[in-house]
Amino acid sequence: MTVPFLKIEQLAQRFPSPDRGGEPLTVFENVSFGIEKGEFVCIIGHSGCGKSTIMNVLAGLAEPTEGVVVMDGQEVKGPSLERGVVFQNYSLLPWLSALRNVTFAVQARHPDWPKDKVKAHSYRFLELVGLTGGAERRKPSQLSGGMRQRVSIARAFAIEPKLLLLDEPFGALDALTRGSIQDELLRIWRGSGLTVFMITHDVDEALYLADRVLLMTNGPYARVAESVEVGIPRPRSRDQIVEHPNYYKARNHLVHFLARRSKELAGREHATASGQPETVRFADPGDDSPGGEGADPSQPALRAVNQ
Ligand SMILES: Nc1ncnc2c1ncn2[C@@H]1O[C@H](COP(=O)(O)OP(=O)(O)OP(=O)(O)O)[C@@H](O)[C@H]1O
Repeated sequence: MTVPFLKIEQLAQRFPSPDRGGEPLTVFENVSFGIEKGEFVCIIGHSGCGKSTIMNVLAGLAEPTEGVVVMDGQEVKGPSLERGVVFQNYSLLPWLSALRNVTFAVQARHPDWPKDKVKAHSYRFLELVGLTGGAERRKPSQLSGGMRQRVSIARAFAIEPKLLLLDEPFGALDALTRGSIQDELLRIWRGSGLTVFMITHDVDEALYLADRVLLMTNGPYARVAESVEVGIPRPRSRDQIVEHPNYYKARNHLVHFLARRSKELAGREHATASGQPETVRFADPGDDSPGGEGADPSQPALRAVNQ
């Protein structure tokens, strides 16, 4: 079995909890999964199950109570410019222009680059997210939420990390802006070979963007219970994706998980020893095998328990 690019093994996070009589709060436990190089993976779960905490651990911004994260053969032990992070609240430096916010990061990544090269490189990434023509000279307070998020995305891509971590990056944006930035993100990602891990609460966003969707049970003692393969070819278009036979199967599966199974599967007693999520995939259209398109529609998904 090959080792994935990003390997998360038996992660647990416990926090001191004074109001529980000294007993720590176990946010999640037994979290294990892998992500292949170039994959786009979304994670979904109810509020408080620990998605941001997992992302902070992957970023090297937080230390887990138990478990390890290995990226490209090296244990993650602190922040690194090999991992780009985009938060919902943009996290831009307010006193710098959009362009300087990007050049600042690029300079840190490539201290030996001359200024002109840093500037041209940064400008190129702002161009890719459609933020030039004067907007690049404005400070964050002079930009709309969508424009600020474009700067954050340009900055994260401009450092050319190996792993891009996105924590609900479009949560604060209106639907139209969200749609156009999602498309820009996909366009840049497609040509980059970058591995992406993204938190979202939006099932349709996950299905549009991801190769795989990880589903978390409710906390405490949350875990990643399922890994759902979206199985819809790329490039995807918003109009056509809903016509793909897998779309509603996958959508119904995710919605049902969030509505029911995230609660039913919660708690330590359902955990497996390996902590690996169950793989769920949808059969190709025309496939008559169990779960296939021509098979019983009450059995929408093929499941395989990971070892
Ligand atoms: N430093 C900390 N100390 C104590 N508890 C914490 C700390 N950080 C997070 N928590 C708790 O851990 C739990 C998980 O938080 P986290 O933000 O990771 O959840 P989430 O799934 O990302 O939630 P949301 O979807 O609402 O953003 C919450 O109960 C939170 O209060």
